[in-house]
Amino acid sequence: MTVTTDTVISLSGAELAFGDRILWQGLDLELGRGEFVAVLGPNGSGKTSFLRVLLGQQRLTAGTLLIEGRPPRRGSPLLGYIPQHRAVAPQTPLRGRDLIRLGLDGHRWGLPIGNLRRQVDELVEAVGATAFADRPLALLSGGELQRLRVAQALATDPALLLCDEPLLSLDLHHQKVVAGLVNDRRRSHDTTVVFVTHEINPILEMADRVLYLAEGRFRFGTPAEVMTSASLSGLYGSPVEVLHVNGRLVGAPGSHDHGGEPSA
Ligand SMILES: Nc1ncnc2c1ncn2[C@@H]1O[C@H](COP(=O)(O)OP(=O)(O)OP(=O)(O)O)[C@@H](O)[C@H]1O
Repeated sequence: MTVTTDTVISLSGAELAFGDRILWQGLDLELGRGEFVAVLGPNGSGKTSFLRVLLGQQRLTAGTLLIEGRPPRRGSPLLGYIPQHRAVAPQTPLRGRDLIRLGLDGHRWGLPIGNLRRQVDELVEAVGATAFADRPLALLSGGELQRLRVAQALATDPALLLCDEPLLSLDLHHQKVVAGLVNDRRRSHDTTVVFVTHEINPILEMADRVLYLAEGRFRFGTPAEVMTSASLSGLYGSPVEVLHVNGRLVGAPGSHDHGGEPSA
């Protein structure tokens, strides 16, 4: 019997430390189906490590994590992962379509070849990649590649989509396109999204909650609760001024227009 609940991620008393260095501790967090969570914080605060914990690649040093009621498992088809954009080596023989097929092959071997082709076509269409899916990966732009990486991450129809700074080095237009694809999927399939980013503005409207990591501490709540001068000054232990200007955040570390991280 399959028991389904509305809780997709459940963290209780979670701590991650490397040696003496505690990245975060006492983290209690429940994320429901279809929730979109932005994970923010300065370099080295533990954002990628947080994703690695969810991916089952890094063990908590204290506390518990359950994903859909079970301990995390590497390679679980429940999880889709979108990495940071990085260029592809010029001699890479793969085409766009092959990248998506890799996302399907690993989990659904035995799928008849006709079905596989149809599923790849559907995914290509879903991310608007029809025009370039047959080109070699090395000839694609950063924005085109990221669309294909979104499709690859969606191939197993995951309940949880983990995004590790997928907008990095994309122009504003492609940031919107890629963030929009993730958000559309969340809306259409009730997919839970954990979205690591340095820049909250492109996803400010999408985020239900923010997990902000800094100085071995964290803040977790709605953007309106977390992205305030009082909340972030408390987190950093020094004054931070956050302004809301035309629907954008200005001044906060974690918004594009900030003037640098405050010194602790
Ligand atoms: N396996 C490990 N062993 C020891 N230290 C580690 C390990 N993995 C990560 N760290 C350290 O933990 C800290 C957090 O790393 P992490 O990559 O999670 O940060 P981040 O917030 O994603 O940073 P960035 O914004 O620069 O990508 C860093 O100081 C890193 O060097």
